Amino acid sequence: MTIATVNPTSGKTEVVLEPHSPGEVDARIGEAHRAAAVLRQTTFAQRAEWMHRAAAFLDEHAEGLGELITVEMGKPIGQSVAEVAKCAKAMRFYADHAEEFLADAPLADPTTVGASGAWTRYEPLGVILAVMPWNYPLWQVVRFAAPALMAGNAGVLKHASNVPQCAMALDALFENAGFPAGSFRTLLIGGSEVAPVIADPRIAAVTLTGSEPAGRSVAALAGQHIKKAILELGGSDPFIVLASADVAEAARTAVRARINNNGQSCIAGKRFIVHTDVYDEFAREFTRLMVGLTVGDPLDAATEVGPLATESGRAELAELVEDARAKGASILTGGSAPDVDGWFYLPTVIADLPDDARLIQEEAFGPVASLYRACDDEDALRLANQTGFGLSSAVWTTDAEEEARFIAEIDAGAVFVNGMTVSYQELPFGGIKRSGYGRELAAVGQREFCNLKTVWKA
Ligand SMILES: O=CCCC(=O)O
Repeated sequence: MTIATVNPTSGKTEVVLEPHSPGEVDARIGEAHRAAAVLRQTTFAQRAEWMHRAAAFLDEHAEGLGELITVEMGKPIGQSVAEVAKCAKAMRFYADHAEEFLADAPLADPTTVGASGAWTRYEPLGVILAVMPWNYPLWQVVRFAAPALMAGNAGVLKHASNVPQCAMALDALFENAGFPAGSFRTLLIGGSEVAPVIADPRIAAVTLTGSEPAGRSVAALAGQHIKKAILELGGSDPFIVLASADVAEAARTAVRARINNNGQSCIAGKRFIVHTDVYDEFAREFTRLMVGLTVGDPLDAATEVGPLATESGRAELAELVEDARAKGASILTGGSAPDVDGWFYLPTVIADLPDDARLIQEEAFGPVASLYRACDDEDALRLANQTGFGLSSAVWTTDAEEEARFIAEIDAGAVFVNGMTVSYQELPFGGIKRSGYGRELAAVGQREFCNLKTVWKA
């Protein structure tokens, strides 16, 4: 497995990094293990000072780091710079709230358990392994690392092999901000070398954001070694537009929900399920807006859709579209790769999907939207819940009863009403069904990698 920056805009290899040898991997885990022992003795205030310093570094270098993200994976530059800012914000959030999130909680009346005092406390687990994807090369890592380090854990990262420079920037970030050496270490290794890292007794737990096959394999290995795992896997989120919705606003938001990050987000709206009364209006407006998008060089601030991150990702996306086309679906716009260098794919809208189209069940990781006509609300719910995924969802309605029904009956880790799904540091993030288990972000995300210790005192 080559660990390299291959610019998706040109297809050219820009930087190749030497993978870490087994000896280097061992030494890096050792450093993290020693750092974890030091970190657990530090105070929240000390860790908060370092975390604030790391956040300040990100703010100061947002432009340069944003450019690095864009060069490595093709995200439009404005979104890349915003990703860096989002990381800094989350780091400050955990710096300021970790002590409160992890505070001791006393039992109001300890005599009920025959004690003079009883309480719970959150303690760090040790070294947490993070296996992370390329789509948000800094954010996916920081949303694990900021709460983990603030809880007193150390982290080791196996990042996607196509974003190695981002991975090494993260390796330096926390230590340069003052955290003990080794508090956060990147391992430049291929996917096949993850198993021994999970098995290593110095690793306490693992978190993975990535594909379903990767999730299965990491969860199985973690289970074998009785280590906790958090999985954030794929999604094929429904974006539901009901008859009472503001259709024009829904269509504008739907486009953003679909093409954000060049369509490569687990929480992107991917399946657009529209009540028959407003279907034609929505389909017309949505398609018009998708046709009008500016596709091009992601370093150009005017670009709205850049290339896909990898050639193989584009090939997989094209296969899904060809499958639908061959089975009789209507391609309302797009449906091909433009004849230019790089791994571009045109913003695409597909309707009239037959039941056996792969797009109905599989995740389209790119700017490809599928439209579904729902004959009524019941049908919209059926379509929304028909995939094996359950990450997030969006529903557009101005009717209070409809709103309550969809919030209750959509099978997903989140429901956004009259908006698109966005991850916020203040809100738990994660899925059900084949989208994984456990939660990231908010207080609950930080507690996932703590030992909730019960104390009972006679
Ligand atoms: O790809 C999934 C995560 C996207 C996000 O946190 O915005």
